[in-house]
Amino acid sequence: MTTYLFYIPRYPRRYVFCYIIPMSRSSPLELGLSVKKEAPPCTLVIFGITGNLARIKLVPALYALYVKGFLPETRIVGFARRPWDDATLKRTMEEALKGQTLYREDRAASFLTTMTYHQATFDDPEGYRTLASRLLPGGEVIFYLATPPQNYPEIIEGLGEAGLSSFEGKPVRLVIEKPFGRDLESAGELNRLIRRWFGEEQIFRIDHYLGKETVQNLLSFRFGNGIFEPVLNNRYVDHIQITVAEKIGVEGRANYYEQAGALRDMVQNHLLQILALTMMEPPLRFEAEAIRDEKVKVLRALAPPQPREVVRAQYTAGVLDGAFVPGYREEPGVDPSSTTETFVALRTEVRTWRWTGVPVYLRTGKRLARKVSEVSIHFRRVPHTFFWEAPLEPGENVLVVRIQPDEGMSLRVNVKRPGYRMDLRPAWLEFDYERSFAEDLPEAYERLLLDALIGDAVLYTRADEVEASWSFVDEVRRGWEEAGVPIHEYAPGSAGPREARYLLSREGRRWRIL
Ligand SMILES: NC(=O)C1=CN([C@@H]2O[C@H](COP(=O)(O)OP(=O)(O)OC[C@H]3O[C@@H](n4cnc5c(N)ncnc54)[C@H](OP(=O)(O)O)[C@@H]3O)[C@@H](O)[C@H]2O)C=CC1
Ligand SMILES: O=C1O[C@H](COP(=O)(O)O)[C@@H](O)[C@H](O)[C@H]1O
Repeated sequence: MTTYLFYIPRYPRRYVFCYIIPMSRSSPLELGLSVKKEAPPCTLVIFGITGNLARIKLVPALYALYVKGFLPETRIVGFARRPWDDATLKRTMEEALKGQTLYREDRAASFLTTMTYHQATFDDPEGYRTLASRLLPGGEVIFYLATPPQNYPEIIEGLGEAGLSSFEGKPVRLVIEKPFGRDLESAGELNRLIRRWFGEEQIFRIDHYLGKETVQNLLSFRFGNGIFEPVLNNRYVDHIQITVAEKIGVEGRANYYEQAGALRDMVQNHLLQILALTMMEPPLRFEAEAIRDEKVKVLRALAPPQPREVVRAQYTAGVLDGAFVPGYREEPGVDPSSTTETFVALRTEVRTWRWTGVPVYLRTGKRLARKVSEVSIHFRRVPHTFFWEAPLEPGENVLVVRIQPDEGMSLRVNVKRPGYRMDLRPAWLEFDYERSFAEDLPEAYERLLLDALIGDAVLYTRADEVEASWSFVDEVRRGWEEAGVPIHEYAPGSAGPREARYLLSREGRRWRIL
């Protein structure tokens, strides 16, 4: 694909726009198929088909793949315990598809012919024996565990004991949803149980952030351009910020969230994966093992923060977008004296030759001012300035990777302000997906499911990565428990508690505005 650049100075004022315009526009189908081998026929068994995740994410993503022509000959078997039949399953899923932009009655009807329902409980060996007769002969088999995590062990045992770790002599694949454990010990236990029946190459641990186009772009921009990599190190980078902020609250998931909190729910997986992709060394090849080898080195090099470098907080009741919202402790199912954090900010460092000395600040929380996920790399200022006429010192250069929304990248540079003085002002070089590409960004689950179907594990996490992340998270928790790190409060619609501001301001830095 040929690309060219042009820019429109002074539109809007103070901004320099720099669009990347694809000269030839391929259809999503051509683009995808040119880089992927076609998936073989397969049976996809979704454990927990009647659940929320299957309805709101998995089935719509499979439907999108189907409409775009990516779904191979697939039989989808839904496994759950409620007394549904095929017709109930199809009716329910049809309702779930009606909100999709790609929905069309005829296409949906044709897609739904691929689905059947298998009623059994996860602890019933008979359920697994009868499942075997539903698998498409001669095809691949994928088991997707979209169930509460407490069910994983019995499903893994059930499959193993029924001889379903392989089918017709070929290893099956097992896709496992998050959370993968709740600490290092439980994650290790789960990995050991899995290894009794399955090889690591059969396991696809989901972190849906890796399915986001813009998270994958972290690799493309770093290793597909010559100009950034030489400056991404402790000689040129002052610090890095990673933010995943949400506007929503706990949304009826109190049962799970009370046991998790923001550190386990978001930092252990999404934020640490983003950090690893931002800071890893170039892999030997673009393939799963090589990339995971580099990610795990970063995760193992993470320095646990001191207790004073961690801020935890809960949202209070208040007004958000003109409507009253309850505080976390008043949410249905939450213990009124709960100390589970809905916000966490911390400072860490990756202790490697490249990155030692560069603080990395992470923050995530619910009920914040805006939904935004981004990485910002803040470069050191110029060592000496001779712009003596300028009222302001040249500001720092910042490279922002916008994961969502407004997906794209921005680079803050200092430019001369028009006039007779040598006056510097910041301006932004912008790239944004919407203006630059005709293609829509696929949903994360579309890409992840497609990769599971073709057996590509690049965007899935390996056992040692998950364990390294838990090891860091456990250290953070141990630190805050031993030191009695308090739980602060923040108002809905804010940027979090003021203590999070101090985390940076006492080092002369500031968070990017939410
Ligand atoms: N929901 C979401 O947005 C997200 C969910 N996840 C993860 O996905 C997984 C599933 O979440 P979610 O869909 O919300 O969960 P739900 O509680 O909505 O669904 C649970 C499913 O498991 C089935 N099930 C539970 N126990 C048994 C049993 N003993 N025998 C047979 N079937 C059983 C239920 O069947 P039945 O209805 O018949 O009882 C239902 O289909 C979790 O690990 C969650 O952390 C991850 C990211 C986002
Ligand atoms: O895994 C999770 O992610 C969502 C946020 O995902 P996003 O794609 O909307 O950014 C979060 O709301 C949820 O608590 C967590 O379990």
